[in-house]
Amino acid sequence: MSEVTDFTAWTSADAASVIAVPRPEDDKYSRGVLGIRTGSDRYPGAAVLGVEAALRTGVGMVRYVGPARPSDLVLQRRPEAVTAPGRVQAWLIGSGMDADHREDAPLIAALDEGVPSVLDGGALDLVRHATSPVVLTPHFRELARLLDTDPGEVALAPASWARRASDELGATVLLKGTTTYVAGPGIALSVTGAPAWLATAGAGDALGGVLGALLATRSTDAAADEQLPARLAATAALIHGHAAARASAGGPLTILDLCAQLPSVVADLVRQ
Ligand SMILES: NC(=O)C1=CN([C@@H]2O[C@H](COP(=O)(O)OP(=O)(O)OC[C@H]3O[C@@H](n4cnc5c(N)ncnc54)[C@H](OP(=O)(O)O)[C@@H]3O)[C@@H](O)[C@H]2O)[C@@H](O)CC1
Ligand SMILES: Nc1ncnc2c1ncn2[C@@H]1O[C@H](COP(=O)(O)OP(=O)(O)O)[C@@H](O)[C@H]1O
Repeated sequence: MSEVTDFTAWTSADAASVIAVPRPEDDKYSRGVLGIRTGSDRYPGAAVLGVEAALRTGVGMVRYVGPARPSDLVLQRRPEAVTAPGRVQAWLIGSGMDADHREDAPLIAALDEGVPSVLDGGALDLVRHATSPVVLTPHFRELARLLDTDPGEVALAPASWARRASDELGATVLLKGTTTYVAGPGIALSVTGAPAWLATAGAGDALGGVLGALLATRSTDAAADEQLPARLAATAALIHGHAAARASAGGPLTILDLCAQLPSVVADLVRQ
């Protein structure tokens, strides 16, 4: 496939314009609750990283729903997370999910709750069950699997494949890489500038948390404006890349160090 070039570069000013800033009259529920169904006995760390990233991006509450091992680890790291069931304004599903031991019914029920969702890792194939806006966050191998094509083809023309995936699946697609491409209905955005040091395990799990928090805090708007999920997805990639640059300072980074930079990146953006 030949590569398309009509993706618009997403800027810091663009990002600042879509971040929800809490108002004096807000409480935790009016800010938005993010439900997170991620992690597994095989990949418990993905759950910890997604929760950490969401809380540090800013959200009214995180409800984490998952197996005992990742739940315990999430609570050890973040007692702020709530593991009791309840209402949410957006879902993050699939990072670190073990597809061989996945229980589909509760995931499909979550996708039918009428709130926007992020699908990542082991839940990307559930896109067809979504009844509300959904953002997929694959890397090139995952997108190739989802579309049943060769990963090399996706790597050669990522923008075109992001566009095609969005059109075919009826979803907003954020394709991760050195440039991140976001394609949604009538909208195509690109985000560059993250350091290559970001190519390290767990980076995508944190991106899911950042995006989940942004979606939960703009949930009603995202349901009403079909292009807002793409703008929020590009904003998540931009925040994530800036936090990576700060954590890296020209050298290696760990994902918890990236997460520690998220609050100051968000603060600097909304101060603009
Ligand atoms: N901390 C956590 O909990 C983390 C959890 N994570 C979670 O893990 C899940 C799976 O995510 P993923 O990106 O690994 O998925 P995927 O595209 O299927 O990759 C498999 C491909 O990679 C290749 N491959 C493997 N080893 C290779 C090697 N040494 N050198 C070269 N190639 C190698 C392998 O090729 P093969 O070995 O079969 O030839 C195969 O093609 C997902 O749910 C994610 O969220 C991650 O985010 C990490 C942090
Ligand atoms: N060479 C690179 N330069 C900049 N960013 C990168 C590079 N490679 C990967 N990334 C970013 O790192 C993250 C990797 O996510 P992912 O592939 O899902 O990793 P993991 O599954 O280990 O969490 C994405 O946000 C991607 O855009």
